[in-house]
Amino acid sequence: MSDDTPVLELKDVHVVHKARTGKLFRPDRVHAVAGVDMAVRRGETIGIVGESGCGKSTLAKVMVGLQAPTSGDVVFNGRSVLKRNARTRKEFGRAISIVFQDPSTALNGRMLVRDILRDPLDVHGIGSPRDREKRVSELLDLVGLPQSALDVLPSQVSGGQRQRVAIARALALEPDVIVADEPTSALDVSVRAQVLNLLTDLKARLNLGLVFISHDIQTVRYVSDRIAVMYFGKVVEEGTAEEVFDRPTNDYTRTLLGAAPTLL
Ligand SMILES: Nc1ncnc2c1ncn2[C@@H]1O[C@H](COP(=O)(O)OP(=O)(O)OP(=O)(O)O)[C@@H](O)[C@H]1O
Repeated sequence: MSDDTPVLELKDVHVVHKARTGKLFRPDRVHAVAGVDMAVRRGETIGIVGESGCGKSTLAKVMVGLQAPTSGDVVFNGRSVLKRNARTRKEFGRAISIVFQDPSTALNGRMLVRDILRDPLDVHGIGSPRDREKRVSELLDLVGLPQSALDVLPSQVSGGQRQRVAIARALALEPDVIVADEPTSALDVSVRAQVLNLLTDLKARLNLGLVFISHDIQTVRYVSDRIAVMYFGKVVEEGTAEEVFDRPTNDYTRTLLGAAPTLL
């Protein structure tokens, strides 16, 4: 069951990027996120779906503090993190973590899995060296990897196992919320369901808030309690998975539903 008090809230968040190319007839600014309100609660998966370029990754980065909004607010446990002091910033950094699409680029390929998992504990000065070793080994158990994976490089395990390492790293600091940005899109189709099941299982076991981002509405339906549909930087529809699938109110949602094959 989800706790009704949001851990993380976005309030009228806008992000305007300077356009990457300055070609003639192209706007010099991109309104990637255009006034999004969203609440993330523990024990609940909120799925964010929309086609490429609608602003999902920019929103994910705002949620974890990697992108400052142009305007609006990000509220963590009732306090704005934009007007934050060093202590709130540190708490926020520990409490909200991210899993990226491609673990091959997200993980340092020259570090052993053991060091990848210990790094966040070292950076935040958590526990004694012995506590950290113990925690690293617990993290492997949590994501269903054998202890023998400690002494290998990310490149020496399969793509699915690499994503498990990335998930373990995201769990290292006992976060309240995990933001997973297209976490299965770079994986072989045969292991996607396993990684989705792992995330859903961890959400329930650890009472996490899970933000699950995908362009694929069927995958989003598979994992989400609530769904937000994004279109050109705005949330055009939000509701429980049943509401969005059985009684969509927005034309764009209907188009997405009509066009969606099952892609697990
Ligand atoms: N750092 C940036 N600088 C300039 N423009 C950006 C930047 N990041 C994203 N954009 C633009 O903002 C818009 C939203 O991009 P974003 O990556 O957030 O969308 P998305 O839905 O995650 O798409 P995708 O799945 O393709 O990554 C796009 O037009 C993109 O080109």
